[in-house]
Amino acid sequence: MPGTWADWPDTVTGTASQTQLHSRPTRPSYVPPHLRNRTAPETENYLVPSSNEGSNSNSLGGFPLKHSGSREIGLRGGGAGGGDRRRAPREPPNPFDVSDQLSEMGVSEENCDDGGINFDTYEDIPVEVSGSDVPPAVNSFQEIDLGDALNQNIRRCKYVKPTPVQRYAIPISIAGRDLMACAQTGSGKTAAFCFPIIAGIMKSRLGVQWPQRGGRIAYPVALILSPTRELSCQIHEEAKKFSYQTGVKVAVAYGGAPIQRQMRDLEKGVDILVATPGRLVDLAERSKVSLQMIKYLALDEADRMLDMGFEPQIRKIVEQMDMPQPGIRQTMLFSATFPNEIQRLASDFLSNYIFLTVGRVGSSTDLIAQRVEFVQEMDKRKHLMDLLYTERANGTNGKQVLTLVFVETKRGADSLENWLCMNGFSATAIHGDRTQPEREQALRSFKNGVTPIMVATDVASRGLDIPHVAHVVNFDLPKDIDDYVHRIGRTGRAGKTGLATAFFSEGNQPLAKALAELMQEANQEVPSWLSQYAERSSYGGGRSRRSGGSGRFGGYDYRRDGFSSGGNSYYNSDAGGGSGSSSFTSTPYPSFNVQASSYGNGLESIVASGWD
Ligand SMILES: Nc1ncnc2c1ncn2[C@@H]1O[C@H](COP(=O)(O)OP(=O)(O)OP(=O)(O)O)[C@@H](O)[C@H]1O
Repeated sequence: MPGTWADWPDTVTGTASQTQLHSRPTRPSYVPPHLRNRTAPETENYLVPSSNEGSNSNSLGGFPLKHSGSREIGLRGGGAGGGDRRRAPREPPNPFDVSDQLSEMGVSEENCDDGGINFDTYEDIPVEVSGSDVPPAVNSFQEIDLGDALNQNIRRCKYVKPTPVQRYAIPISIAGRDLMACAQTGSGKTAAFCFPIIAGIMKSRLGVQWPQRGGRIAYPVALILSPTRELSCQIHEEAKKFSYQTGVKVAVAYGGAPIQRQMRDLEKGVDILVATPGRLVDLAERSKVSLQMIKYLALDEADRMLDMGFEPQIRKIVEQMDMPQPGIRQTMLFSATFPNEIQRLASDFLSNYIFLTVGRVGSSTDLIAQRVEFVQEMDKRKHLMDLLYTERANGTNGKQVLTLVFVETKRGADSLENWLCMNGFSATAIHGDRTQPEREQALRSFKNGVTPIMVATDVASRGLDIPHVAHVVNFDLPKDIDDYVHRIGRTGRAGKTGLATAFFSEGNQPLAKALAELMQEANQEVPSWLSQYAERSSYGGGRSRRSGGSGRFGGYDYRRDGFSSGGNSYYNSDAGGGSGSSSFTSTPYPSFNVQASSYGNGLESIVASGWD
């Protein structure tokens, strides 16, 4: 794989850059549009509170912060939590306890505040649901029977109303249906799969049955798989918050961290296991975990999980271990992107599923302003520096806004981080060659603003919910347009605005068409030079991957293309999906374009991609 200019040794450009440090660039500095004419209060929205801000606060939105001392409702026999028989079970820490804990979890008053999510941006969101007997959507959490304890936690999180994906996905999942859900980045998919799982466990009182046959084996009833360690940790923290005082126990297992500790956690009993695939296989092979009680399976970033890299492991976990079959367990797949061939693969794991697309189109929301600039490889560092200087100059008190810089290679990430630091910028880096403690430290210092610039490979492109990321820079563009979607989705989350800047160079020609189309669909200004590249580009750079070459974008139920025959017995039968319907034949697929009337474009208009 050819290196990029992120890979260049620091010394190559070091001299020039150090000069720049003292004499500012002579050409007019680029001012990102979202920073132009900003007033101070608006700019502040992009700044991270200083690390100790809020740490003295002793309440969160009126909720008592000290642990109430109330006992957890045990799901299993043998006392609260049903855990370790050797010692009295300890109360789980209150995840709503102290502010620094909250900030560790990426929860701040701001992002818990209903003011933190602008529901107006969701008003005209187009929604499409296909499948048989689709349960109706809800408008409020109160309309769904989620149980008192979970409702209380939802209130503690200050989720006043469900996001669009939650409005549709939660009733579908509560009804026991399998689901493939495609919704834009930062739109609340985590809660959309966590709430039904927690509510379902609470209702059925399906607890861990351990130890069995003399072994200390954990028998989770729900398994949530995600592609990266950091994302698994994040989902674990979210799930813990949501299940506080519900009696539902959540554990996490991921690589790079001591396995012994994770095994001890599992031995204490677990209802919901959040895991990365590799570590889960390891634990299962050590007979520390059995999947035979799994009732709920959720794949977050499902298209990534079924992509070439992960598919064998996922098949092993889902098909070759002791997990119940589709139709017996309930399976939920979530992502912002679902290419057709991945949908085909995914349908192996599903039974009588509903396909849901929640996306925004047109000019109703421009949460992420996308900019593409033509930058020669050799000029990228200088260009980045110009952007960063400008941000700093425009930030309140000269503060740097949180900026996430994506590069192609791990070496490139290290090299660019060093170069930035040498040039006076507080930067850190995260990539797969760093140790887990290093990765966690990088993420922490980025989140709390100590190093407001983080250079990252795609390890940080999916799922991470880092409040206040104002700017995503694609220093190196990815090869696949879906990766671009996820990367820029690290900003502009939960109704907030953000900026994404891409450095396009000659080598990115194959991506030009997909990028131009995507920007156009999102009502972004497409530079004329990019349109020209796009015209010349014969390969769609991922667009064809998404759409089967038909020009459709984003979430589209591939079953309507008649792919349902052959190789997938599910489509010829009801496969025990529980609804009694046998609608999955070669007949046109039932579909409900629920809310897209204002767009009038039907399928062509559906965007579920994190910006518009
Ligand atoms: N109903 C709600 N009200 C207010 N905030 C919400 C609600 N649901 C989720 N959020 C917040 O929105 C943010 C984004 O949610 P989440 O991380 O689940 O997005 P996502 O759709 O999974 O994104 P990605 O595609 O990047 O993984 C989180 O900070 C979460 O706390």
